[in-house]
Amino acid sequence: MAVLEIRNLTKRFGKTTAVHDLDLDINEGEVFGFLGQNGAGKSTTIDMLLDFIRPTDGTATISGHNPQHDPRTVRENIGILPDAYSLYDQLTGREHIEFAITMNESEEDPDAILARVGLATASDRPTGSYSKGMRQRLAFGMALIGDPSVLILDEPSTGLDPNGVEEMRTIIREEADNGTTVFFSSHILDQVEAICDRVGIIDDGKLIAVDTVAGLRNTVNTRSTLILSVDSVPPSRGISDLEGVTNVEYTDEAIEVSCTNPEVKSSVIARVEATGASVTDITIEQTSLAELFSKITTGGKIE
Ligand SMILES: Nc1ncnc2c1ncn2[C@@H]1O[C@H](COP(=O)(O)OP(=O)(O)OP(=O)(O)O)[C@@H](O)[C@H]1O
Repeated sequence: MAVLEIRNLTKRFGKTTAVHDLDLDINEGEVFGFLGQNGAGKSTTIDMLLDFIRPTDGTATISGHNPQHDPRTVRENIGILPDAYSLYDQLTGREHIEFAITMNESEEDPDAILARVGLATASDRPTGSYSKGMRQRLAFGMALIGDPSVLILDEPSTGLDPNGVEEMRTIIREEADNGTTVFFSSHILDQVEAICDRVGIIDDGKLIAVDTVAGLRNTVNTRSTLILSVDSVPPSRGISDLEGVTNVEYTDEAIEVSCTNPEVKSSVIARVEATGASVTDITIEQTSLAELFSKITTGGKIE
């Protein structure tokens, strides 16, 4: 079921069309990554979902509620980690969490939330002494309060160290597994790839691709490299003749095959094994999401 329904959403600022005719459905329990270059229209889209700004045209509904007509219900249903937020430097982490619990009329245990976001030992320190990553953890903890059905996270891993990124990823996955829909924007493409069920790419206000990362790889003409470790390197047996194979290189213990067609890999393995060699290990190096993103936003567009 679509929890987030965006229809013909458009925002113009004078002559600038920041978001153009956006259509998107995001399902219950889905983790959706919203990608785009600087100025592509990500924040404008998020601001319209939150009713921080009004669309010029079109609608966005969250769990069937239009934020323009029913802002209170929408706010009760969503947890937000905005791009820019302020903390009260004099108040402790625990006091922030307690305040958010009161505002949400929730019964949650502040210590459990602080522990979940890795702030148990810093909970009684004023947030003025927090590092950037600690502030981000606290803001994320506040977004989780009230068991929101939708989490909207703007660049959630900003300021986090690798452990923090991993912990946040685990929490996002746990929330999604419990049915929460997660919509987040990011520039850190490898992290998006590791966590998202689907990604959408916005370019110059237009949504130019929506798919799984694997789906994008199949749609865009991308390369992958198949590295076969073998017990004995066979003489070339027609591997380079296979359609979709662009290059074959032999080392003492391995064969590296560059493929443009993902389906050719099984044929390559079959041909190697037909020579009597045994394949002892297989590694596939895929085009990263960063490369896909660059390819899609610089001309290799998906029709
Ligand atoms: N209040 C505004 N008035 C005029 N133009 C605006 C306003 N807000 C955004 N824009 C323009 O709309 C376009 C989209 O901006 P937006 O902030 O949505 O991009 P973004 O994808 O979030 O970028 P970034 O990654 O840099 O945060 C840009 O051309 C921007 O200059």
